[in-house]
Amino acid sequence: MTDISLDAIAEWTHRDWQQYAAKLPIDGRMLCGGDRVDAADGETVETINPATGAVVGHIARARSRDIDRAVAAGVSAHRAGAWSRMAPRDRAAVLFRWAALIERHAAEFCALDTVEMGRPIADMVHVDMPEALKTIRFFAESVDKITGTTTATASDVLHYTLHQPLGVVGAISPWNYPLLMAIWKVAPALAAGNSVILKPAEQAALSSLRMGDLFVEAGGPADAFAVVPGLGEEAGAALGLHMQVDKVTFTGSAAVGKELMKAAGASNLKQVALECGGKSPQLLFADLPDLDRAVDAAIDGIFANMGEVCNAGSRLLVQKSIYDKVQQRFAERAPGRYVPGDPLDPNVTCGPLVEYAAQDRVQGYKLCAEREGARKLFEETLRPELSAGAYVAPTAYADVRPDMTIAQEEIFGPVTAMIPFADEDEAIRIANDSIYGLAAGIWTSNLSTAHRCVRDLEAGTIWVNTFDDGDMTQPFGGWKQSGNSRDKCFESMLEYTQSKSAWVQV
Ligand SMILES: NC(=O)C1=CN([C@@H]2O[C@H](COP(=O)(O)OP(=O)(O)OC[C@H]3O[C@@H](n4cnc5c(N)ncnc54)[C@H](O)[C@@H]3O)[C@@H](O)[C@H]2O)C=CC1
Ligand code: BAL
Repeated sequence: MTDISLDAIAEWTHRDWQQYAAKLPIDGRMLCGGDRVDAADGETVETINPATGAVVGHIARARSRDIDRAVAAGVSAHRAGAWSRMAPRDRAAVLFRWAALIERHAAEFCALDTVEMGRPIADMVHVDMPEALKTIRFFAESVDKITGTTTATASDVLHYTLHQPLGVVGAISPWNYPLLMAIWKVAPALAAGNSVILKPAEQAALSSLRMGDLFVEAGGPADAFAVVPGLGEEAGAALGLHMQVDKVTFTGSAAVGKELMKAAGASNLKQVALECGGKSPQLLFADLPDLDRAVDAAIDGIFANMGEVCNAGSRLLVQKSIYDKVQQRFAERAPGRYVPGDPLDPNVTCGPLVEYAAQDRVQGYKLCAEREGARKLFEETLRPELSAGAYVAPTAYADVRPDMTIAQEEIFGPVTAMIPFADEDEAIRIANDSIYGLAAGIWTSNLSTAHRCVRDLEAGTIWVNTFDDGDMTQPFGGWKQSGNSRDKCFESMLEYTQSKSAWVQV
């Protein structure tokens, strides 16, 4: 069913979504050369709805032979130039048509991500879809803004630089915002004129496959964009090791990021762009301007999307003089805000985790927190009728020490760690005591405190008196083991180009 506007689906009820999801067409074959095809050996991987345990469908289990095929097509597309040398305005026109087609299929994209990974449908409708469309349109508008330079050099020389596409880009995307995270990688890489091979996460690949179909329908050259699903250690690793892939761009765990850097060294020294998660602190100073707003941001910052967010505010650092008040306000304001339920219900803000293994892992962290002496401040009610799903009750721990496991490791679930601090120096020390450095939030009325924290916090994004806000102009990416590149923003598109210097004797 197409041509249902985003405004129309914003009005759909739980029953509407259930009926729609029950009839969703599922095609898990890979997209290569503009056609849907089986993996070379015909094998598939089951995908499961984590809210119910039901099988959603089967996706192709691509391996290195399939990756070879997609890369060969991408290389010939690049050399033939149908995409890489297309006039920028014409490339932009394809991208705009692509966005329009995705918008016409909004219901399908929203439902696919919700049934595959449990993201609440309301978040798909109000956040991921609009953001995905904005991303494609932003990079479509940026295509003809890439400029080279001429330099002031000798009078008998013309020296200029060009930004040209890299060639073939392998994009390896995660499951936590399946459509949106894939588009953050694919849209700038395509806009810059590269051929792209997308390897979506095996838990939630269906929206990526549909996005690929629509690129071809929009007039994109068939060989310029392939979507090759499969397991990370097979299809993903094959992309990382491929001799003709010029860059791998990845969002996921730091452990896999390290594997991809090793693979680049063991193969062709391809560029490796990494966005690898974090352990982001929110710092609540005693002079914060609005306690309720800060506490709500603390709650949303960890419980939205079930905490399966790379920049989740998973450490809550609170100045000692307001520590009791913040705990009390958190315990008053959190109940009812993220009550687990069927993610197809537009009133539900908290779905299941992506899979049962994640549920076990996050429950393990909760046990570990209690074993290490943290105090449970809040735990949301988990209704027994949800026991078939991979649900975890949103939980907050207080009296967490900075060296405790839940203060150090990325939990990727709805679990927060409240840590007291005495003064600004101690807050900065605790905040920076992490292998990660993706983002941080500061809550204060003091301009000097804010600017000093912005200066001293080791993170790629710092929010002041807000959290997890931004737009397409904002670079998104991390310091330390959170990564080495930036998504969104005009500059991220330049990361998918290489410069060439032309020195012309006149
Ligand atoms: N930065 C973020 O937004 C994300 C962070 N994570 C973190 O990673 C943890 C584990 O989640 P996973 O799904 O296992 O993440 P992961 O890093 O294994 O998976 C992310 C992507 O990498 C692929 N992949 C896995 N192994 C690979 C390999 N050897 N070579 C190439 N590609 C490979 C996967 O198929 C998927 O497409 C989470 O608990 C969370 O801490 C996971 C997903 C997103
Ligand atoms: N907050 C969007 C980026 C991510 O979670 O991967």
